[in-house]
Amino acid sequence: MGVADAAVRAVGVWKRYGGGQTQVNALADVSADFGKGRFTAIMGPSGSGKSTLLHCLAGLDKPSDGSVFLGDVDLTKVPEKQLTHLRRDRIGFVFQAFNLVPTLTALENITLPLDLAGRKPDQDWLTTVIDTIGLTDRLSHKPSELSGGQQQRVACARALVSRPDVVFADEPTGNLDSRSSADVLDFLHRSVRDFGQTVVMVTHDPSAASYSDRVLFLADGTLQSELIDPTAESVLDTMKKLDSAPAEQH
Ligand SMILES: Nc1ncnc2c1ncn2[C@@H]1O[C@H](COP(=O)(O)OP(=O)(O)OP(=O)(O)O)[C@@H](O)[C@H]1O
Repeated sequence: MGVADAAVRAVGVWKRYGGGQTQVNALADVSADFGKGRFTAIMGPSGSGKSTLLHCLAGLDKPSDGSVFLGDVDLTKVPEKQLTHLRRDRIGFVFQAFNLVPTLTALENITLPLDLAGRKPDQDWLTTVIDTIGLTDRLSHKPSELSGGQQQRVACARALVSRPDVVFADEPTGNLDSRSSADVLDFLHRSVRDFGQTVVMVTHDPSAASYSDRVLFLADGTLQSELIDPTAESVLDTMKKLDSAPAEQH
């Protein structure tokens, strides 16, 4: 993949916690490209470094070593204030816990990032996003009046409203039942397929990963393998093989 095709790129990323005998390599020399207009899932056992990688890619955490490029900007070299602006303008987030503002309506939550940036929504795009999440009749409701799945669809719409370069989703279906999970994943999938958005998602769930174009598997902070055009079965198979492989030392 050429540089121009990567929305985000990790180059030799290390993340170390602690020191001496107790040092943990949460990430050990991870390099990966995340293509524009692609839906990538990151999987791996608990503690394998998935969230750490996502946070480093999103500029929420700084690698101990290595670089993360958003387009051609090295996030590890950008001052904190500029990074805050980059995150606000070019990156969208979806968290497991929805993180909506309880006092605002669904619509106000969706447009909040633009309001904070002092930008007006592109009305056509806003309508498209709202139509796609299928909550047109719930826009004046507060989060407490919405189901978990509806709240997460609002959170997805909020992540997409500024047409970010990339949306990062950390276990977006972790708190949802299978029906609501399917709605949210379908929405993320359509945002990639129909609107050319770029999504990077951490998940534990093989059927969630099957909505992606590519799955990267982490173990002990290193990339172990990848699957293109995954199915729930092929993801499960790969996970079983990784489980039975001897752990790598580093
Ligand atoms: N702030 C921290 N201080 C020390 N160690 C940390 C810190 N954050 C993460 N770690 C360690 O780094 C490793 C990777 O953690 P990370 O949360 O990225 O894993 P994960 O794959 O997302 O796990 P899970 O699926 O359980 O959320 C783990 O060994 C963890 O204990």
